[in-house]
Parts: sequence; structure tokens; C-alpha cells
Amino acid sequence: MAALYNIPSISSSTHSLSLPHHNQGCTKTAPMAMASFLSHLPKNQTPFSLLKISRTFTSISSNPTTRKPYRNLFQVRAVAAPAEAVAGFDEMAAGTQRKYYMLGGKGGVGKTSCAASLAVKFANSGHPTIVVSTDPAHSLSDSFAQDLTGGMLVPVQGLDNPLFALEINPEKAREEFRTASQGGGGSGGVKDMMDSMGLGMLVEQLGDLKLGELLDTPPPGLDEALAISKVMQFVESQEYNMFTRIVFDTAPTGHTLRLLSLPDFLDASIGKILKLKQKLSSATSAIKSVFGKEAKPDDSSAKLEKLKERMGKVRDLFRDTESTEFVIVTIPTVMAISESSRLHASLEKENVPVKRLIVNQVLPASASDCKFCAMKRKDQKRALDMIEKDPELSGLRLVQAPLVDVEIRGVPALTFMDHGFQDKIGEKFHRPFIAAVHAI
Ligand SMILES: Nc1ncnc2c1ncn2[C@@H]1O[C@H](COP(=O)(O)OP(=O)(O)OP(=O)(O)O)[C@@H](O)[C@H]1O
Repeated sequence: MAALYNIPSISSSTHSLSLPHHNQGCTKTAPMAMASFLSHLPKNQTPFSLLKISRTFTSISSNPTTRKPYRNLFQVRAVAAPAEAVAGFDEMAAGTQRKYYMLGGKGGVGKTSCAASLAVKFANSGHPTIVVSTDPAHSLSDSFAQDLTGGMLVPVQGLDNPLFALEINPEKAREEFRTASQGGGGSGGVKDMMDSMGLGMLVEQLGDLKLGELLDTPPPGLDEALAISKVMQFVESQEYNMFTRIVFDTAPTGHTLRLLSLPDFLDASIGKILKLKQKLSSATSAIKSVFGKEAKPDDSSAKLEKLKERMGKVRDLFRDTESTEFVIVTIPTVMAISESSRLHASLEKENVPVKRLIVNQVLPASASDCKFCAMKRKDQKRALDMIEKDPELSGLRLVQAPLVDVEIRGVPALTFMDHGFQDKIGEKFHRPFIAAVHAI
């Protein structure tokens, strides 16, 4: 368990983090993020139309030698109308109380990019933040252009304030379930022993469900629920109480819905497993006493009970209106909006608080008026009108994010995306947005 989440220790008195490697400090690695960002630019090409990147990087190369902190070396600026480019995220960054944000929606709509962008926004607003991907198909590493696959919290490079990221390995979470279900001296052990005595058939007869199948195929959503429960365990500890924003990049819609129904499913299935274990263990004790063997204590039932309890906590977290908000991410297409509407209905049914809808990849008005763009914009407009009429979605606060013509990777790009977010309230739909990343 400890190996699975090798979390760096935190000195709460100084609010600084003891990092696993001395050179991973948040303020020292902006050039790496920038270098990584720049590595995606085509050679000898003026960068993309939406980003103008200053090529004056002399200070970047000198810093590793001088070891001066990189604080404020880079700024991402909205060149067009910065005053109006107020991020729709601002409201979410307000307040000092700890908040959990779960971002979810249809596959590929930009959940990870928005979760990463939101986390950067929180950190830049002074919130020590943790962003966790619980989506079994991770892309948070790609989004931050950093390797986050090590099963430990990694400081995100290029920020002044603490932002830590983590991708949770679903295979390890599943393994944890198998271990808890089978347990030392549990059904597996019992079956092996009884097999060795030629009594394996008895185990089959005692089983009132296909135990093997259940153990080998954990219920859908369990890996993600376990991941969330893990994060809850450590962030609830004293050591982590400085973190005031926890952002979850969750798996696509279907998975989320299964996750929400999981605690009830587990109540039923764990109940069955426990019943079966009881039958097996009393049969085994009787057989062992006949053969004069000592019965080994079985702690797997306690583990299963614990698992059930942890899943219950995840269920409660999702429904906690005080501290939690589920943010639906969508794109302006009829299909995505229809799915978001269904997702909202299901979340409401499950009493999960939803206040906001992020509409990502909205075509900016500045995009050239080629036939394709004009058609696309018309199409998007139709989809956005659909939101206004949709009984599930019309009541949500709408945050729009522009479609950008660069791949969103690394902190500067994610910050740029944050500046591009606009609140629909008081805004005319479609605003040109141009950002410049400057090395000062
Ligand atoms: N506003 C945007 N403009 C341009 N590209 C974007 C935008 N948002 C996301 N993308 C790109 O779309 C792709 C998918 O984004 P992302 O991984 O964030 O989606 P996702 O919903 O998390 O996907 P999955 O469901 O596979 O986890 C990425 O290549 C990302 O860079």
C-alpha cells in the first residue's frame, strides 16, 4: 500500500514540501516546462497563430548555472482584452475552505486539459493544490508534459505555488481488491488446502456465487473509486491539510456513473463474499480439526468490511454539497451536449452537486472565415443554443473555453488556456483570444 502511493512528506510549519529530489522544486523548473512546451513547436516556424512566443531565452539557459529561482521568468499574457479575459474559474478559486472538484464528461472532450488548467489556476491563485487522474486511461502526464506515472505525488514544474500531480495506477488498485477479497487464509488459501486434501469439490458446493470470477473481475468503476478513496485517505491526514484544492480528472461518463452506483453494488456483493467466506472457514475449521491442524486467523473479512466502508466515504464525498462540485466538461456538438444532459440527469438522481458546465473547444470569432470555419461555427452555435433550451443544462453556469490551434501541453500552455476561459455571464459569445508567452 505504502509503495503504491509514495507521498512526499510535508512540513506544515513552513508550508513547504520536502521533495523526493532536490532539483524538483516548483520554482526551479519552469524552463523545463517551457523547453518541453517549445519542443512541440515545428522547427524554424513562427509558432502558431494563437501563440506568439518570444525567442529571447538567454535568461533561461543561464539559470541552471546561476541557480537563481525561475519565479516570474515566464508570464502568459492575454494580448487581446486582458481585462475582459476574466477566467470563469475565478469563482471556483474564491474562498479558503478546502474544495474538491471532479471533472467528468464524454471521452475526449478535454477533461484532462480542463482539470490541469483548473489546477494551475488554483495554484496561481494561492491555493496549494493536488490534481489527480483517476481515469484509467491517463493523459495528465501528457498534459503537464511531465512524467506522473510513478505512483507518487509529483511537484508540477513552472509554478510559484505548490501544485502536485498524481496518476493512479488502476492495476495496483485492482490488485488491492483481489488481495482483500482473497486474503491470507481466505477462500484461495482454503481452496488450495482443501484441494490438496482432495476436498476441492466441497468448496464448489459451498459456493453460492462464482467467487473466482468475481475476484478476478472487479466491478466496473472500482479501480477509480479505490483511487479516489486513496486520495481521500492521505489528504485527510494532518500532513496534507494545507492543500485547499483537490482536483480529480475522472474517467469518461459511463465509468463515472458506474462508480456512483458502486457502493450499493459492493454492499450486495461484499455481503455475499463475506457469507461465503464464513461458510468456507467453518467448513475448513471442522476439516482442519479432523486432521489435527491449526486454523489460521483470517483477516480478509475485516479488509472487505473496510473496503465497503471506504467506498461509502467516496459516495459521501461525491454528494457533499459543502465541499464538492462535479463539473461537467463538454464540447459544442449535439452528441456531446446530449450526453452531458444525460450525465447531469444521472448525477442529479444520485444527488451529486453540479453547478457548472465547461464548454470546451469553442471556435473563436477571430478564426479566419473560411467556409469550413463558418460552417463549424454555425454548427457550434446550434449546439450552444441547445444548452440554453435543455432542461438539464440550462440552469448551470456556463464557462466557455476556446478551441486553440496548439496542442495544450505544459504549464505555460495550460495557463494560457485558463486565460482563455470566459464566463458566459456578461460576455458576448465568441471572443477573439490571443495570448503571448514571454520570457522576461
Ligand atoms: N480547447 C482546446 N483546444 C484545442 N485542443 C484541445 C482543447 N482541449 C483539449 N484539446 C486537445 O484534445 C485532446 C483531448 O484532450 P484531453 O485529453 O484533455 O481530453 P479528455 O476528455 O481528458 O480525454 P479522455 O476521455 O481520453 O481522457 C488533447 O490532444 C488536447 O490537447
